[in-house]
Amino acid sequence: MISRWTTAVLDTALPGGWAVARSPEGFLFDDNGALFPREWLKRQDLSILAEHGIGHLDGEPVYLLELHSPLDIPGCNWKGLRAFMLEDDHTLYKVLGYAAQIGTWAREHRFCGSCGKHMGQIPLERAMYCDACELRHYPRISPSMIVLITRGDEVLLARSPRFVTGVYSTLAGFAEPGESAEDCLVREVREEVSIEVKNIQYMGSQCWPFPHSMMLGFHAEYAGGDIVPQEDEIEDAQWFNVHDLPPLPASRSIARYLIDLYVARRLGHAEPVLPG
Ligand SMILES: NC(=O)c1ccc[n+]([C@@H]2O[C@H](COP(=O)([O-])OP(=O)(O)OC[C@H]3O[C@@H](n4cnc5c(N)ncnc54)[C@H](O)[C@@H]3O)[C@@H](O)[C@H]2O)c1
Ligand SMILES: [Mg+2]
Ligand SMILES: [Zn+2]
Repeated sequence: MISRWTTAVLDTALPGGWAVARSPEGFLFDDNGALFPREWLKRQDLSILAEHGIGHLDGEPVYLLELHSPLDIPGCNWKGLRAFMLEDDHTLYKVLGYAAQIGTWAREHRFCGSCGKHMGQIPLERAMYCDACELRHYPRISPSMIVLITRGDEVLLARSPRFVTGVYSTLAGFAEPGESAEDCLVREVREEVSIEVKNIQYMGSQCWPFPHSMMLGFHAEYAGGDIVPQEDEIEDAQWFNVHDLPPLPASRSIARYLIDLYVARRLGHAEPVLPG
């Protein structure tokens, strides 16, 4: 399959192409979507913090205008990335997910973390550079593991207080320095539900741009212990039968994929495809 969207570092001095605009209220959109003719968008009275050339969509260059604040433009509105994930075309979500990560990283690396001086973008490389101490900062990605724990016909699902009411999901957590993804999995499972797992199997990965996670997905089998939910982090955790599951996470998430995959294998159904 030919990918419609490819990332690239484009020269912002060149005219033309499409642009997306991002403010603290999300991305600008109208009836045609979130991509606007770049020259038209730049003629609006936007408070532009930075511009980044981010890639090609169907061969056309795409730029990001990172704004200080939103602006009212007739016929347009602002919408968060999560809503684009839930409601919009997958390719558009991929473009905006990448744009969000580049915009956040560049905004948070305007000053050198070592000497405090201004950093600049290196032309044609996705890096911020400090002239004074020659430090480079590349986009930040946070590796995180996510795991579905299984016990025959049962799966362990949990609720964080942050979840939509009623929804149960797989366990997840950020890797700490010094850990492999498997080490992280064993530690997080102990911390969050106090059980032991065995037979850890890697199932696939997914970019999760909220704000910059790289999800490494696993299945693991229950090996021992009773569920003790971690105070403050886990509101409830239970074993659910694959025939009687609670409301589950959004269909584009790797959490949902890990659950759907196990259920499909258990019931002999066609396996789902992991959304990129
Ligand atoms: N795509 C999916 O299906 C899916 C599902 C569940 C969770 N996730 C993501 O997985 C990631 C980890 O899950 P979690 O929130 O349960 O993590 P977690 O269990 O490690 O707990 C969150 C805590 O980790 C700390 N933290 C925040 N950012 C960090 C970072 N970059 N590095 C190290 N520690 C950090 C904070 O103290 C935060 O409160 C999050 O980004 C979450 O959105 C994705
Ligand atoms: Mg967690
Ligand atoms: Zn410096």
